[in-house]
Amino acid sequence: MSVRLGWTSEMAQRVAVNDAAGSKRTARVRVAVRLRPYMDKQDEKSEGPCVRGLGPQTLEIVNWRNATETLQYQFDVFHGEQTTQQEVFLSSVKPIIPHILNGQNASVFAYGPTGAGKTHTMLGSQEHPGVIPRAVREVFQLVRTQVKDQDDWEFSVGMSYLEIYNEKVLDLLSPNSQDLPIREDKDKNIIIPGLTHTSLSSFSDFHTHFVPASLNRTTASTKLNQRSSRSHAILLIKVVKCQRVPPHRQQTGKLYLVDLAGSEDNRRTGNQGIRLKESGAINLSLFTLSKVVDCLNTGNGGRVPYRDSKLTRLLQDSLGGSAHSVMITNIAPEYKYYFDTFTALNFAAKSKQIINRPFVRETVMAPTNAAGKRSREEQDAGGSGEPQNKRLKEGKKVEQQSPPLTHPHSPVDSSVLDRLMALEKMMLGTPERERLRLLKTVAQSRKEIQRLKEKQKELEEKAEMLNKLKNEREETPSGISLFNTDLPLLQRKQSVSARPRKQQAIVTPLQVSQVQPLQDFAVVCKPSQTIDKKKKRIKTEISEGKENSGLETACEEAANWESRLDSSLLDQSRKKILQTLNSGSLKELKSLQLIGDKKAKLILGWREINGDFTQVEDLKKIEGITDKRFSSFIKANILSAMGK
Ligand SMILES: Nc1ncnc2c1ncn2[C@@H]1O[C@H](COP(=O)(O)OP(=O)(O)OP(=O)(O)O)[C@@H](O)[C@H]1O
Repeated sequence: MSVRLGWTSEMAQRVAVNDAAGSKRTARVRVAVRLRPYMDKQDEKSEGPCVRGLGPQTLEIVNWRNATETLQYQFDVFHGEQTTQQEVFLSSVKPIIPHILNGQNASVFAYGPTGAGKTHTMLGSQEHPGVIPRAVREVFQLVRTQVKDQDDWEFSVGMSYLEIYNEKVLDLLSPNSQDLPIREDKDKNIIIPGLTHTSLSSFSDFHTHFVPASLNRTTASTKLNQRSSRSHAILLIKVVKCQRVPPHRQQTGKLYLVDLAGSEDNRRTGNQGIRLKESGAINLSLFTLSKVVDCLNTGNGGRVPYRDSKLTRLLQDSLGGSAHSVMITNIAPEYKYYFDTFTALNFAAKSKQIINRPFVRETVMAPTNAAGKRSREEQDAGGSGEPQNKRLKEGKKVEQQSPPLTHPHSPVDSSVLDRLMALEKMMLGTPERERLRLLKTVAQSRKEIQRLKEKQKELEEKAEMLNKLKNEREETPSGISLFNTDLPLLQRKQSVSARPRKQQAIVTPLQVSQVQPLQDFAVVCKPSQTIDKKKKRIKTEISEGKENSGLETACEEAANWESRLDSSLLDQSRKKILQTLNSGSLKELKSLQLIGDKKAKLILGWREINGDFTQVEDLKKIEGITDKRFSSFIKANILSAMGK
């Protein structure tokens, strides 16, 4: 068992583990090619196809350099014109679905020229449903079977749906959202802070959310396709599986279903204006995709240009990552598509050499905290906090109830509801006596804070008087010379010409307390004598030329501030912060001290990928939160929480 990421606390231990086969297990990207039928029978009659199947895995295409020759290709599967949607699903997609119920990732993406049948393959129609509806139905079927067979596991299923349009990431479940950022956490997980994640209780629930969201996708008519997708669409289905009994394992598997926009030759699409701009973005991202594949194939350890486009950044896990991937390359038989088909086949041929390294994403928790953790992670996975087993067993009832409860585009409502229910449960679960004891502690803490505030005010007044006296003394020439005798020349100059700065150095501890009054709960707990002594010491050190020691002392002091607070009060404040980090909405996260919109979104994204923060220190795992920032954050928030 090799540990991929992990952190510990007294309460819980979380690790992601490889499966029994370990990290050496590899899975090649499987490539299927699907040839669509002629759209116009006249074309078929007049010119015949430029490409045709030779067997279940092979096909040939006319060699453009010499029309009397053909070029042959071999793939994992070749689906001819007559292949049904069901057959494509059964042979190319169904085999990889079970992986996501075992904590692994899987992805299916349709690639190919515009008008070659990608959307038909992935989405299909009411009469001929494609890969997406079939795969999601299969997920629910597998969950149902596992629920029956494995009584000690609970399941949650959820979805997110986005499109990349003109290099912008847009949330299809929340159509008014702006371009969403793509981030990578410390463990190299790609996250999209702010992306909607909707819980699903059944296939019909999925349908309710997916259909209107699909209509939000950007499509337009071009010369080659009346309803051409102008964006890449990515649907994510996440399954979280939690063990009810020790060791409370939890596995998270994700299925990415991707319908790429088609590669376009604008001499033939007739694109102009906005269509041309869209086409530029589409072709550029597909070009980057091709560069990524080339780079993975050379395998020389060089930088893979995932970051060069949003598409490749999001497909990072599918190509050269940890997913079981299937690429369905769609091609068309008509001669007018010849060069696009030829390019697509070459891309498909090189993609089948890509090796991925799937592993099981599993966390193991100490039993003490497991129940709480599980419910949160179910919510992350799009669950309502209620075990999927229960919901699935009562499937019909829930299916009828779900739509009125949650509007397709307002998943926030359900998560707020979940949080309220969890809170209520927590309150109900707390015994009466314990609740009274907590209330009493809070009342006492408030009193203590009030007392400290008064003391702080008193001390500030004293310090101000002290400063006044000192300033008066320094006004005299002898005062200046006495004070500066041992300073180096530069410092001496500064202290004479820029007096405020010198004063600032002397009174650093107090300045700190003036800027952030609440922090003085820590500072002013000391008897006033100690402060006076400290001031003297800093003053002496400065006069000895140790320019930084005063600051260092102040820093040490800042670092020790926690030790001066009442430990139970401190504990409570930390718990409160942790609770906000784990269950706060964007707005609530932004209400934390030193957390702006960007950081709040990063926290949401981190939660989305990793589940709960086990301890507040986990915040340091988020991009941009350094040790220093974290200590400012914790200080400001603890003191603010105590002040409330
Ligand atoms: N296997 C198939 N059987 C029947 N009709 C098909 C098949 N594949 C595609 N079509 C039809 O061909 C047309 C173009 O297909 P589709 O829109 O899926 O292409 P696309 O590759 O997604 O194009 P774009 O990249 O422009 O979005 C549609 O009318 C679709 O119904």
